[in-house]
Amino acid sequence: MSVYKQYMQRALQLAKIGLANALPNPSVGAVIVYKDTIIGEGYTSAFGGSHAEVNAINSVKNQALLNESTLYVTLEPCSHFGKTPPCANLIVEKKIPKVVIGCVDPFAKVAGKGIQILKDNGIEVITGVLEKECQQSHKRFFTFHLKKRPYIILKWAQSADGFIAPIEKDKHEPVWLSNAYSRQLTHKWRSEEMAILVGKQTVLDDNPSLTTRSWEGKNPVRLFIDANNGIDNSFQILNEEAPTYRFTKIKKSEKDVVIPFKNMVQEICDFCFEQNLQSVIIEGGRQTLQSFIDAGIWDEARVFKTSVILNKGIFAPKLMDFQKTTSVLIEEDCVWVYKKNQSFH
Ligand SMILES: NC(=O)C1=CN([C@@H]2O[C@H](COP(=O)(O)OP(=O)(O)OC[C@H]3O[C@@H](n4cnc5c(N)ncnc54)[C@H](OP(=O)(O)O)[C@@H]3O)[C@@H](O)[C@H]2O)C=CC1
Ligand SMILES: Nc1c(N[C@@H]2O[C@H](COP(=O)(O)O)[C@@H](O)[C@H]2O)[nH]c(=O)[nH]c1=O
Ligand SMILES: [Zn+2]
Repeated sequence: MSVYKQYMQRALQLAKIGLANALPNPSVGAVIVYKDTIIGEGYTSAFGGSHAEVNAINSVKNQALLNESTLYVTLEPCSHFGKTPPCANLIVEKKIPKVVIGCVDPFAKVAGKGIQILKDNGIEVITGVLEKECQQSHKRFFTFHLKKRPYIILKWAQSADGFIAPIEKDKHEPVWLSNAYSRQLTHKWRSEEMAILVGKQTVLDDNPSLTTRSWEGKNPVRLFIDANNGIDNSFQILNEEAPTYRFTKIKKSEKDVVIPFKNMVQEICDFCFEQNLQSVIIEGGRQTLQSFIDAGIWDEARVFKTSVILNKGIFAPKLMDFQKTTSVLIEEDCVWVYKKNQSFH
């Protein structure tokens, strides 16, 4: 692996740390290298706080070395005044002579302008180092700006014989197929996304709360589908633990979002785009998951294949046009991750 790639790999590791807190900002990673030694590191602070480049620069003890160092950063340094001043200006001010960038920012206010500021000030700029990996690291941000919709993760657990739930059950709570560790992992995943969506039948059958209670981090905004507005406040999804929006035809309260239900999937995506909800994890049931698959609007599916046998039940959704990427064992459960065939280009 080239030296550029090695340091970018480290920047990618750092980017991961900031993921859940930085939302809706992309969590960027940055590394400062002086004569083949890392002298500074940083990642994006919680939303509204400093960007990765600022944190990396501030972490350097001997600031006099900056004018002989190289900055590695997963995403093009910003050029606009957002919640913080432009990082490109700071890099110029600190006289850092060389910047290695993973991928260009897709956000119209930046898109190439950060690189231009650096070049106009005589800084050597190298772009496209581990570009695909950096785009993947910022997949929510890229999808949101380029496709004008949230990044969509489908998630479900299925029995060894391919069902997500029994047809009939006596209690209004989930029938757990996956184990306690898998469920804790789900809570971590929830903390990494801005919103979570379920269908009406799941609310009725499981009375889910959809929180991150067995993991640290924010609860996502809850979304559910209820065309005829029949779910009442006794259901946990409408408690105070997180904001909740209902997609419906009939408006009864402030948090009811009236949509025409002509193309539900697109209408939900449009709402998320307007609300700056950059990612959604969809946790079922079958009809809701299958609607997104059939519309071709999803990015990733995470499926817990468990050892439970149900014999009959509600069939798991059927994915189309995908590749399997990884599978990981969590005791007797196996998590399979699939990606939809698509790219950012
Ligand atoms: N193992 C697992 O991981 C999971 C299992 N489950 C299980 O799945 C079962 C529920 O699944 P399922 O019956 O498929 O129901 P859903 O939870 O997907 O809810 C279906 C309802 O959502 C609305 N809806 C969904 N898609 C559309 C669409 N394209 N257009 C219009 N409305 C839509 C409709 O509501 P309306 O009637 O208001 O129009 C429909 O009746 C439960 O038993 C639950 O326990 C659920 C989640 C995960
Ligand atoms: N049955 C099942 C899942 N079910 C999903 O979890 C929801 C319950 O969330 P909560 O109320 O926050 O615990 C439920 O409504 C459904 O969306 N998830 C899994 O990881 N494994 C499982 O076996
Ligand atoms: Zn910045």
